[in-house]
Amino acid sequence: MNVQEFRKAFDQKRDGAGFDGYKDVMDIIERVRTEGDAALRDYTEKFDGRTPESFKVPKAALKASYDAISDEEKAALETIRTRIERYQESIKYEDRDDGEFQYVYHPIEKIGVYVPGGTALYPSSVLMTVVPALAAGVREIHVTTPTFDENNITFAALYICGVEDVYTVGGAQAIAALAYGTESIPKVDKIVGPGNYYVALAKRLLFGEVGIDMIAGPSEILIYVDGDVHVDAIVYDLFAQAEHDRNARTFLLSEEEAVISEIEARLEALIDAQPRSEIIRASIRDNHYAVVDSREALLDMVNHIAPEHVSIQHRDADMIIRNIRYAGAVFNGYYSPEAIGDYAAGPSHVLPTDRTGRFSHGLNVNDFLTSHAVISLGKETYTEIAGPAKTVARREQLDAHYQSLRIRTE
Ligand SMILES: NC(=O)c1ccc[n+]([C@@H]2O[C@H](COP(=O)([O-])OP(=O)(O)OC[C@H]3O[C@@H](n4cnc5c(N)ncnc54)[C@H](O)[C@@H]3O)[C@@H](O)[C@H]2O)c1
Ligand SMILES: N[C@H](CO)Cc1c[nH]c[nH+]1
Ligand SMILES: [Zn+2]
Repeated sequence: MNVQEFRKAFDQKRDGAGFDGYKDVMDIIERVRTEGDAALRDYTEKFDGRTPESFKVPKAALKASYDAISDEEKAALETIRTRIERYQESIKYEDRDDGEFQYVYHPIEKIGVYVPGGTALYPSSVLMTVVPALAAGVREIHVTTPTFDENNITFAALYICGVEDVYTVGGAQAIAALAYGTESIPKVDKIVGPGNYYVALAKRLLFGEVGIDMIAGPSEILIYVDGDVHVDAIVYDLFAQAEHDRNARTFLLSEEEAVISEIEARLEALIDAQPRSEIIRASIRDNHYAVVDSREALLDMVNHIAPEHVSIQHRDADMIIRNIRYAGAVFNGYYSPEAIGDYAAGPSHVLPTDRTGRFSHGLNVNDFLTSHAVISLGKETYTEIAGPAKTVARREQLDAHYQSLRIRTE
């Protein structure tokens, strides 16, 4: 298809599906708000097939999970943690003070982190959320994650990060629990972290009741290729997103028809051999778009979708990247596949999806800080700017404002 055909198909499908599931998720939120742990118990039984005695994971279980992973796994988690930490420290905002204006930052007091775990384990999401929170100086971190195994590498990653408040609840009910508080789970100030369609919907609905980082999930990738790419590498880059979720979206773009046909044929040839082929096939069937058009049209398309990940594997990568305005993260070239960003590059893999990259950005240390200005003007500056302020106050017909300004100029 070309970009025009894509826009018709994609926009219609996406806009039409906007409210699917809202009613179910609103019911979940309302029951958790009014019934607390009892509702969590029901939903955990219904959606995760577990009947937990208690939601809180004992500290000893976190340690046991850590003890159970191999030395190689321990070293991998530690190395990645250090790399993420360095990156986040390097972009952290700092207090500023020029006498008249101070800008001060404080870590948010209570953070709730959602770590996905419905169909796969995500220790990487622990590192990509908790490490930036720690870099910001957050002291109270509460993590919820659905789990199918009491002994797992997600718990090990939490142990490495020193998180002690972990609850085995998933989905919309976990987000509602963190937003309102239940007998087992405390109410937090802000919730961060990725998740599936239900998690994303709950975050949309609860924004304002609680701080929300962004809509992060289901996953997406847009890959822009030229005719010289390594075809199998591109196929695996597409599968790597599709295997997350049947609702994951993949976009394959080129100015050259032949390479798209070649990649699509290889994709068909390899798909059934994938361990998660059922999820991949559903995702490719319903949410995969292969588009051939001019560069100008393709660049418009990238900025229209503002995809979670954009991977440029093209001889003119620099020019293309200069023209990308909206994306969760951009991956440049063969040795920067999206999967390296999932685990080890440094920036968080928690990124905006579903076109929200038009107005939000990838999770980072600054999302765990609040800031405020302190205004300390002296007579000289005050006198200089009070005139225009009085003029506008008068025009707004807010007389007390005007008088408050006037009295200090006499
Ligand atoms: N954008 C990002 O930054 C990012 C990063 C990592 C993962 N992800 C996404 O996270 C998601 C992980 O998904 P997952 O499903 O494996 O785990 P998950 O933890 O996000 O969701 C599992 C929960 O979904 C709920 N659920 C399942 N079916 C339901 C139904 N019919 N009605 C109501 N609730 C239901 C259950 O409560 C279950 O606990 C994927 O979509 C993946 O793409 C996104
Ligand atoms: N690609 C996911 C974000 O869309 C992040 C992830 C974690 N583990 C593997 N992948
Ligand atoms: Zn991934």
